[in-house]
Amino acid sequence: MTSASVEDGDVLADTSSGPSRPRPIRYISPAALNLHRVYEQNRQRLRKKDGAKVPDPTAPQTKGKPRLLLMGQRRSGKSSISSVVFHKLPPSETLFLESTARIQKDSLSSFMEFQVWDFPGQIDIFDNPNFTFDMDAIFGEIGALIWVIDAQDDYLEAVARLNTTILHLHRSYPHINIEVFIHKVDGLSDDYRLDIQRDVTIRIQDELSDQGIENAPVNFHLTSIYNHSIFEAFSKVIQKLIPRLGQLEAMLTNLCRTCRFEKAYLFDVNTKIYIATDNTPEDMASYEICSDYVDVIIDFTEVYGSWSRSEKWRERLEGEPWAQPLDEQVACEWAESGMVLADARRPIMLREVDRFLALVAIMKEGSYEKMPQINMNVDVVVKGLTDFFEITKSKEVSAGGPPGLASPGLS
Ligand SMILES: Nc1nc2c(ncn2[C@@H]2O[C@H](COP(=O)(O)OP(=O)(O)OP(=O)(O)O)[C@@H](O)[C@H]2O)c(=O)[nH]1
Repeated sequence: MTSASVEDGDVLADTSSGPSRPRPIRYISPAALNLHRVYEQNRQRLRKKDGAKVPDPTAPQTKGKPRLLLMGQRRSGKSSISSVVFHKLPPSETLFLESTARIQKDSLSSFMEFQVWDFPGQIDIFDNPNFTFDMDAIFGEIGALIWVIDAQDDYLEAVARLNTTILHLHRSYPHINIEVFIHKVDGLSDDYRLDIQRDVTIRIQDELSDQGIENAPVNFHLTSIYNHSIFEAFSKVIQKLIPRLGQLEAMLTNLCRTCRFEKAYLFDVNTKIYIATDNTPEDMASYEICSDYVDVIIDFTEVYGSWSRSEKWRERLEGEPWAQPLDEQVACEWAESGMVLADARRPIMLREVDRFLALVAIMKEGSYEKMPQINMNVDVVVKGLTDFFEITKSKEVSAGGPPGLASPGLS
């Protein structure tokens, strides 16, 4: 490439001889260049360390998108989870869902593209005399296996089936993350929930260590569709699919430090899953309030954001100082909102990053006076987040091909 980079205000200029033709000028900030370098170094290091065993997170997955499998006993709540999280079905309406008869495949297009496969509870794919399943087609490109256990029912059979599944998978697909949702914990006391979690964990770990398997990648979550716990659990599952999550977290941690935020989340606005947060301890109450705030903004947008405007009105909105078509302004960097929590006087701010992602933060008391500085810092982080996703996007995505595993490309 015949180009050179220059410090700040840096331009990649054409230095070749010959008749000068106008060429597009690309501005690359030192921070973006640095991020690019770190990203490449990490990738090379991983490749050297684990050879062919570790999938290259940027490698295009030619066959499809990362997949979340929902498995478990009949009526354990798999379809309800998928409908509430990904289709915004009100939890009370899941009472009317019919039993799933065949594998339900859902393709979801969000900040990253992935699939959710809902398996019928009555089918045991490892012990089914009527069918033989193509295991590679099911588990080959899997992002995570989510095993749902009904905590309000007798769970011994569910745990036994889960053990058999882990043992089968461990042989051929040892890297699969197994996420156990101990589900329907609403209505159970806190102590009883923890007792169940302890009991299930011990039963699984004992069985696995009897079979000589130590440190299998199995994680446990207490969930219910009637509160935020199901979104919190899905957030943890999805975060494992994001390459260089640590860098996203570091950006949010720095933002919290410089702006004195209490907590910051990067939300996928459609699902209310948070894909990253800063490194302060987890706090369910903060997540709930930020997630409700995202809901309010979406409701507002649905009510006020889509009315038809007269030509004159549209021209005014598209004119100076924005000078942009209205459609492109929806996720523009000036779109922001703020709200003050009446009880603690702590403002919440929301800033759109792109049409799928929003940065939501809870500020400290008295932060309103410092809004100009805070806005400047937020601008920089939003720019950094946009660069992050642009750089970690797989080459195929940029070329219009299918996105690879853990390649959260934005469109
Ligand atoms: N109390 C409570 N009930 C739930 C919860 N999640 C799901 N349910 C109920 O559990 C019942 C079964 O839910 P489904 O989603 O149909 O279960 P499934 O696992 O898809 O069942 P199959 O399709 O037969 O495999 C429904 O009546 C839901 O309302 C929850 O978190 N708490």
